[in-house]
Amino acid sequence: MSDSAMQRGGASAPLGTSEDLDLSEVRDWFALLKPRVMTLVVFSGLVGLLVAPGPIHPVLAATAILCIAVAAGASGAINMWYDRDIDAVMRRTSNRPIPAGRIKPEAALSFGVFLAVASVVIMGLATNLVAAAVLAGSIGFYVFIYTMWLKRRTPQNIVIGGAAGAFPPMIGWAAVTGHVSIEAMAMFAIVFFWTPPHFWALSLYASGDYQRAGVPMLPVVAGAKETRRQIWLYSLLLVPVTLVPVAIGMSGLAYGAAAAVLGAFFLHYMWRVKRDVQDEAGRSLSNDAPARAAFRFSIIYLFALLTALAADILVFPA
Ligand code: HEM
Ligand SMILES: CC(C)=CCC/C(C)=C/CC/C(C)=C/COP(=O)(O)OP(=O)(O)O
Repeated sequence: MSDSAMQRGGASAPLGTSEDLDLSEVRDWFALLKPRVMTLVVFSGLVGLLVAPGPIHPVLAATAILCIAVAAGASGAINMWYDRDIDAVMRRTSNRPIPAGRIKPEAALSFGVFLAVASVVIMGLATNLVAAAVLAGSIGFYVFIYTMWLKRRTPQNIVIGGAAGAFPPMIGWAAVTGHVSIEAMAMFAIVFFWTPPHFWALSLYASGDYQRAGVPMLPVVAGAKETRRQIWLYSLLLVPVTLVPVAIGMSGLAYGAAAAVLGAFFLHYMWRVKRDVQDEAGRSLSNDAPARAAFRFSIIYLFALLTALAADILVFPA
């Protein structure tokens, strides 16, 4: 029996078939890629690719999307290797394959580095050097700038490091066009301003975890009240930024209307976070119900907004 199977099953557990063991090992390697977060990353890359002007062979398009997925997963694996100490003390992450002892740290690192290099090389061969360079840059941003440099040092980690997750639509765009234009930057800006409300909503109700792990997330360092204020400020910035595609003639009024309606909902959810019943220290008296709802909505919001953008551009081409 492998180490990992021993960890899971223990000596008294009934022996499974070898396929059972293999499957759970595969599941652990897959978990290193942070697949749930990857869904929206891949979707945003797909939207960037779909709205870009110009032809791309469907096989090359699929390869480019796969490279974005693999790169995001690879940087997630390297992040889990580096953060294994803090992941072990946070409730949300303590059962991840490395802190739970099911995958050795060095194996996870090699896996991540191999996939990262492969994704950039294949992106370069399948599309162009610009797309490959931005892909490499986003891996570097997530691994070096966010994970290794900022995450444990400053509550601005999310604002600056969050840029890593804003690159995929730009990469999709560059895969088709071979360059980075204002339209690509508009999509980057949307995800960039969306990230702080997305993450800080979660950090409000996960702040105990971050405190235990000594990670200086905003609620830990500046308190819940200040976090709510910053969530609201970034939300106010986000909504006009989502209208930039209309202002620059990238998309039409159908998208503009959808962005306005979705923006109104986004502000509604974030306003409820700001107005949550709190004690003097700003701690929620409602078990952070508004923050939980706002975090969930943030994900639906970005999926819907990007869908509206792609639909508008594809249905009503310029
Ligand atoms: C610095 C930036 C970001 C941070 C720190 C962050 C952090 C987090 C955390 C801690 C979770 C909870 C995951 C879990 O329960 O294990 C989460 C969920 C999620 N994030 Fe982010 N995020 C960031 C940016 C992004 C970006 C750019 C995207 C995509 C465009 C994204 C998409 C998602 C999705 C789809 C989920 C839900 C996953 C699920 O269903 O559990 N995040 N994020
Ligand atoms: C193409 C490419 C390379 C894309 C970048 C991938 C990506 C989704 C970046 C966003 C950053 C992110 C999910 C941080 C999670 O924070 P954390 O790592 O602190 O979360 P954790 O506490 O769950 O580990």
